[in-house]
Amino acid sequence: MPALIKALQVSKQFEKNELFVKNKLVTAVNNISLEIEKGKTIGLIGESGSGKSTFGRMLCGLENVTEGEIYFKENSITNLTLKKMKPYRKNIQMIFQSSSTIFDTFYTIGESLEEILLNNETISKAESNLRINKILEQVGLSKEYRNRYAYQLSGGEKQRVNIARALVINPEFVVCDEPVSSLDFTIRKQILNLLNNLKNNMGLTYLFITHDLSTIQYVCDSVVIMYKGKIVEYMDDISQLGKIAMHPYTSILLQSIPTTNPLNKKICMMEEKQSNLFIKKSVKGCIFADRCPQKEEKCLNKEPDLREVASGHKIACCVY
Ligand SMILES: Nc1ncnc2c1ncn2[C@@H]1O[C@H](COP(=O)(O)OP(=O)(O)OP(=O)(O)O)[C@@H](O)[C@H]1O
Repeated sequence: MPALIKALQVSKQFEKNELFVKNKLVTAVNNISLEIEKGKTIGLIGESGSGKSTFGRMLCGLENVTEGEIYFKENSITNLTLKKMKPYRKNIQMIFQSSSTIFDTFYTIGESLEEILLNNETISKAESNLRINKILEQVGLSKEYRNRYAYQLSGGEKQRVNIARALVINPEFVVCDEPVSSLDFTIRKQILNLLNNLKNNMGLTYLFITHDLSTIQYVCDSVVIMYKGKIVEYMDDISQLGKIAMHPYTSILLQSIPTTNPLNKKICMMEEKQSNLFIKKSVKGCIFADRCPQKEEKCLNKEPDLREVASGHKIACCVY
């Protein structure tokens, strides 16, 4: 099946001006290729600063790429102007992490949703009303919420409206950027279930960005592990995640899933301490070498390619 959305050798560099250093280049995303099939959810995992949001924004056309190409249904959407991106905008949406800052305080929820609908579709007021009521119902809010302002909503309700904003125009592909990280633990599962139900009912395709491996098992079919702007591991099937993950960085992420057993936590800390004993900065070698507990001499000399080690399983590591 052809990919719904495809990134081909995509990179992004930002210019950063720091004290005494002008125009310093920061590589946020480094030569990433990824295809997402229609109806699939790919989880994109990595620690803070690994380039997840930048990659998600580039797929949505909200950030220009420095190198590479992005295709939606085999049409290049790389670095399109706002005008040329408009026909695709309806099909490519993003749900952001924090729902509190993106609401216009002077608009009711109904007015905000109506504005998005009318900006993207040519429909009558009556049809717009029906669509707004329907999407509110789908995200578990009654139509009375149309008349409320954002400040009158709880965090979980705001995130539901945030999801409604992205989905009211029936997109095909949605980037969910840490959609539950700002919510209480009890509400997280509700929102993850909601995203799953909406995916099944509306035939959506998601890129699900998170730094928390424990959430992806609820929503994702496949998983990509990112480190310093690169993909270090890809697994097509995450049902065996704990058993088949091979990259040392993925292992550390798996161990960092919160545990109720304090003894397990201790193991993680010891491993990190041991790895620090032989830290040696690598310039041309593996990007993870300076933190890797399993590194060998060869890891410092050669940058590993992302290669297939089993069907649907890719890893960038010199040791395996
Ligand atoms: N507009 C920008 N200008 C300069 N640097 C940026 C910009 N946006 C991101 N960066 C840098 O790019 C790198 C990747 O950032 P990004 O937000 O994509 O990471 P992330 O993995 O999504 O992190 P988090 O989980 O904290 O959101 C970071 O070093 C960040 O400082």
